[in-house]
Amino acid sequence: MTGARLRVENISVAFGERRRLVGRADPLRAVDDVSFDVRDGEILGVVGESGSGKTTVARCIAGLQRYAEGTISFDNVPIGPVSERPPRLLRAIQMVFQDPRSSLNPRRTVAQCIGEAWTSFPLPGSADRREATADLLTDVGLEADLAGRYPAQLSGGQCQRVSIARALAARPSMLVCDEAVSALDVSVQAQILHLLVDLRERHGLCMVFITHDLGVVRQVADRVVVMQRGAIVEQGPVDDIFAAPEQPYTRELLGAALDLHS
Ligand SMILES: Nc1ncnc2c1ncn2[C@@H]1O[C@H](COP(=O)(O)OP(=O)(O)OP(=O)(O)O)[C@@H](O)[C@H]1O
Repeated sequence: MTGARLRVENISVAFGERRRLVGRADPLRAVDDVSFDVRDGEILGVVGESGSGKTTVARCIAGLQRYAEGTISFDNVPIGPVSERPPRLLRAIQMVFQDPRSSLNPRRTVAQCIGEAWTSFPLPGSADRREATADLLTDVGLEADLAGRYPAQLSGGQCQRVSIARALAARPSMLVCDEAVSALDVSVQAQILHLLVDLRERHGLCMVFITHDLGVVRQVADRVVVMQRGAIVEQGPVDDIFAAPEQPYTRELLGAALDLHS
């Protein structure tokens, strides 16, 4: 058994604390005592209906959301918000977002979008940026001559490949993918999922894969965490959860997914 790279321990996030202080409403516990590990080279799926807290967990891992309680550690080092992370850990965890078009700056070329990463995490001194960009584009299955195009001149799938290349430019150890294929057509979804699995093999990346789509989890994840109303209701190997879900909520989610695909 390989060791845990990411360890999420008992984290909780509440929104609306300030309102509660002035006596207007109870805070909403968007994430409630959530714990899980991501092991070396593993893809962990996080599923649940809308509002179950998946994105909030992803943002905590990426350092974009503060958590009031608990600990998140990477390679045994506790990690807090981005502003407090050492560069090594900032680089190690990169996020891929849902909407590739809005996550790329429309006024920048593909090469410039990818090169943004090197402002924070410079390439080794001898490396040539143009060559590194071409290598990254090839790595994500794009032609190197797309480097001069703007996002509006690319398809949704190509934009998501560029977002993935931008994440890889930081030379990460982990990708946090938040609904990374939800905005794409089904056939393009399959290609991007295939790419992510392939990148895991080639670069030894581990991933947290957030999605509301159980079919997607089944295609990519090794293990799955099922969330409902901010809490984990069930977690385990994908094959076990799909074959014999223990919790009624998981059975409901699986039933809904089957209805949708039948
Ligand atoms: N910045 C915020 N301020 C207040 N409430 C928030 C904030 N962000 C999220 N929430 C609330 O926290 C809960 C969890 O939201 P979150 O986006 O993490 O869920 P989700 O499972 O990712 O949902 P979806 O699939 O719809 O994105 C929701 O009730 C949401 O309205």
